Amino acid sequence: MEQFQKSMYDLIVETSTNLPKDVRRAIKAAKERESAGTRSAMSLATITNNISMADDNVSPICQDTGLPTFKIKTPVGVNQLKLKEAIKNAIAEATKDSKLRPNSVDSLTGANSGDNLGGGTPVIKFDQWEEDYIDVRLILKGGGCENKNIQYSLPAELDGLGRAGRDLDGIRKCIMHSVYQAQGQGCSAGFIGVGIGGDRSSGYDLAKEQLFRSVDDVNPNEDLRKLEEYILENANELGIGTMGFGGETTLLGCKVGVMNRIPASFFVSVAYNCWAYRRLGVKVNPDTGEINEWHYQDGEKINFADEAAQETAATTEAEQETKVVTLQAPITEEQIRELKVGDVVQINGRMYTGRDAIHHHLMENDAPVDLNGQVIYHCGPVMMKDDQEKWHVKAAGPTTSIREEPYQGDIMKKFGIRAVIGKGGMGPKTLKALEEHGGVYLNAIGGAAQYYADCIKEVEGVDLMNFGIPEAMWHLRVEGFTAVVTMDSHGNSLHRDVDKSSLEKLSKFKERVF
Ligand SMILES: O=C(O)C[C@H](O)C(=O)O
Ligand code: SF4
Repeated sequence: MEQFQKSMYDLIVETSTNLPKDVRRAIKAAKERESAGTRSAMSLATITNNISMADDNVSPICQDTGLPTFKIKTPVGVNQLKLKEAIKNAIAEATKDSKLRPNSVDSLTGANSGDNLGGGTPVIKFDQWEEDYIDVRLILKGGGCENKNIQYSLPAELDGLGRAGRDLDGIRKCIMHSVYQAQGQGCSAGFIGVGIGGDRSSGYDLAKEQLFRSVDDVNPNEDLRKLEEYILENANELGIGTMGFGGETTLLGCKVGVMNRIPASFFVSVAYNCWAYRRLGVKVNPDTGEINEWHYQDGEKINFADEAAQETAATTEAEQETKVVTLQAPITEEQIRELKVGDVVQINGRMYTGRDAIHHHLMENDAPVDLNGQVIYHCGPVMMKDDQEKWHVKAAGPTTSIREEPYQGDIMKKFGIRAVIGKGGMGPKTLKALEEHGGVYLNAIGGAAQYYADCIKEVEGVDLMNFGIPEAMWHLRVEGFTAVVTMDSHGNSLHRDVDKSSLEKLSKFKERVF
């Protein structure tokens, strides 16, 4: 069991830090489709740079290392209880080594278990089979994309597409809609797994099962093959693009599975996965516990580091045309009102992290520090403490900001905060507050956790650690932290505009196809 535990540790570390070859190829293809110098192309360059930084640092590609989900097939006679124990030990060890963020939270008290173990976490599902080896597949699916999963019950009335009936064409409409409704919030460009049929839970299971298929496989069911191809081609016409910035590539993969249903129910379940599609698998020798073979690792491995130099030149050229503004807190209202959607901001100096627990807390309580003129970063980092008790950031990309929509505007006004950084944008309430108060929303590239960790030069303090590592208020000193203004103090929102234009484009897919 000792060797099996070590194999599981290796599988976890590889999955968290090293994107599989099939996913890399899909991202490279997307990059080739974007025209150089656009916001989407620049974001993709940050993403691929981040992928190669994660390779070099053997550190998490994204700070949200998700809900570890294992799917295991064992030959008859293998003790599954022992495998489960070994996996749990490997998870705790990988968390201690900062390869996973402590992500298991008590749903009632909010307490973080600290080691990724707890009721229902990790997810481990077993099956038996006639083969003579153990097959272990692992997916680390983060929260932002998980929140964009959607389940349709047919018939349904869909925005932009009208009636979706109980047939292949109704299914087509649901899938097109699922891509539209995710916008950039699940860190597009994404991959979707679709489950047709089943009940509410088995339908989602089937959808997630599709995410274990290889990106470049071909569906053996002719109807589903056509549907997958149709979706991949046409979803990219929606113009949502990388991170919802607009652009050519919104979807990188679509896999559809089908199962029977009962007469009254007709579910179409969609599991959305961000570009940071961390799933791997291994074949393990049941006698020795050693890894014999890795899945998803056929063919060429794209090493994005080789392309970085070329891109730097293109990016620099494009940046010369973009207004780049340097900010250092405390920021004045006047400075903020000068910023417009599309400007690029580089932040130096102090920023504070604050996400769900902090925003909830600040509604009723005083802030532990003076936030007047300050910058709040929606981020739950991966942290490591050294022997001298000093904290270091191991991964620190933005989290989905829309969850703070009920609080953000009030909190900015209450404490005098001038800028918030996150991803995916915010809604009308925040936009109104930015206008009234003089604030700005800055969009960072979701999942680029190594890239941003590199901009963080020091952890200068921490408050509210009782909320756990991802939810605490970290005081960070940054240099050259780059983000784009996507909502300004003049009532402009790139997110609102992309939502509107993509809905118009969605309605072009109203007519029957299948
Ligand atoms: O929890 C996080 O750090 C990010 C999350 O995966 C998100 O996409 O919002
Ligand atoms: S931040 Fe983005 S890339 Fe990371 S897990 Fe969430 S959705 Fe995925």
